[in-house]
Amino acid sequence: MPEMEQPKKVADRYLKQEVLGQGTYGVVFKATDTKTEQTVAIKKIRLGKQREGVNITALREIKMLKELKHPHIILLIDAFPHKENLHLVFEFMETDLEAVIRDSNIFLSPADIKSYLLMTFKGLAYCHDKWVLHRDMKPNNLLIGVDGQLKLADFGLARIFGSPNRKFTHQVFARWYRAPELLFGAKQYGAAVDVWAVGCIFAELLLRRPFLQGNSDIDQLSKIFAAFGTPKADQWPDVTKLPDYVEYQFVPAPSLRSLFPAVSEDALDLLSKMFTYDPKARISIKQALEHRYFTSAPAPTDPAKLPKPVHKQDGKSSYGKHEAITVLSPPRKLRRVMPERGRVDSLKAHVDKDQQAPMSLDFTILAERPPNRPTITSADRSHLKRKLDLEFQ
Ligand SMILES: Nc1ncnc2c1ncn2[C@@H]1O[C@H](COP(=O)(O)OP(=O)(O)OP(=O)(O)O)[C@@H](O)[C@H]1O
Repeated sequence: MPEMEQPKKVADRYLKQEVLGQGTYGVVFKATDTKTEQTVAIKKIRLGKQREGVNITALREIKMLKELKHPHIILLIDAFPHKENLHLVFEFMETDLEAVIRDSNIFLSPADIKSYLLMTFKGLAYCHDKWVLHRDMKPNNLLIGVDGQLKLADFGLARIFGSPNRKFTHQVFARWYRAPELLFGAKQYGAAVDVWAVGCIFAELLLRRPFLQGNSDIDQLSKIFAAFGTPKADQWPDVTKLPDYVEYQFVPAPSLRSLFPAVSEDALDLLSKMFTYDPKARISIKQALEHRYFTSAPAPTDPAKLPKPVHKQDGKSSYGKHEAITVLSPPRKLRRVMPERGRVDSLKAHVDKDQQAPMSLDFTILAERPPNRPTITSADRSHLKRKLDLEFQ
């Protein structure tokens, strides 16, 4: 009989299990933390030989991510280099909101939708309060635990490791959640970009399909204007100053009610405030949390009682099986795109640029006000260097 293969232990601590999937930066696998017996998800990010890519800026960002502690933010438990990869250890989550939305066996009541939104808003409000933007809010970045708790994931990776090239397929779908000021090339943007994205997620929960599905940036703006009307000068006075501004043919706004015929007045009012064109006039996430939508009936469902796909795969596999159903999220595989091997140099370049966050970042710091970044002490610096030197010899 062949000897049983011993499970692989990473960094003398994590027992590797199956691969969960592959994202923009590398593979994610399930593991057991032998120190705590906790199940974790480890994101393995390929650095190649370019360990200098993880510079002090990256260390500062990783440190900041570790300090984001909130019931609705995915916890970064550990970060360490191993072989030619950086490993980020997160708490393990059972499913994500995209799988919920896509599962045609799940009925989402107004109270369920309110519950998912409330958790999303709370997590985002915490980050905005710390002057941290998410910048890539989309349903598959909202992970859901066995207890039904929703947590925001995928902070910071693009900022630390470089932004994925926009030719990558998965970016096409990120576009659907992109605020109009970003599509017009705004370099200075704020928390309002996340509010727009969450508005799109709200709409997607109601419609059970992505709301504004542009197939290019220009088409995305056309879809937005078809839904809300071409912005008039008094609605968004500064739009003409944006770098990529082009004039669009005037289309009047259809009534928001015609787009969301079945929703409550409160939900409609909140949606209209989240889809305000002028980012300065758009509702903030804090104001949104205080909106009467969250206090009026129905009360949000207790997260433990929220409907979830039995297995994560169930939600995903429903795609394509029911062709008559207008669930238009892409098949998972389309979004599993890896950065090319030779891209490490450009990744490093992005890291070095620090504040100049390119368009497709997952996360960034608010441009208007410097955040309270964690101080990197010389002890941190030498600790990292020691770790990297050991691991990359
Ligand atoms: N903390 C986690 N717990 C459980 N599964 C996870 C966790 N983080 C990621 N996954 C799963 O691992 C796979 C890859 O995730 P990853 O975040 O790298 O990419 P993605 O979100 O699918 O795509 P993108 O890189 O475009 O955001 C997905 O199936 C995702 O649901």
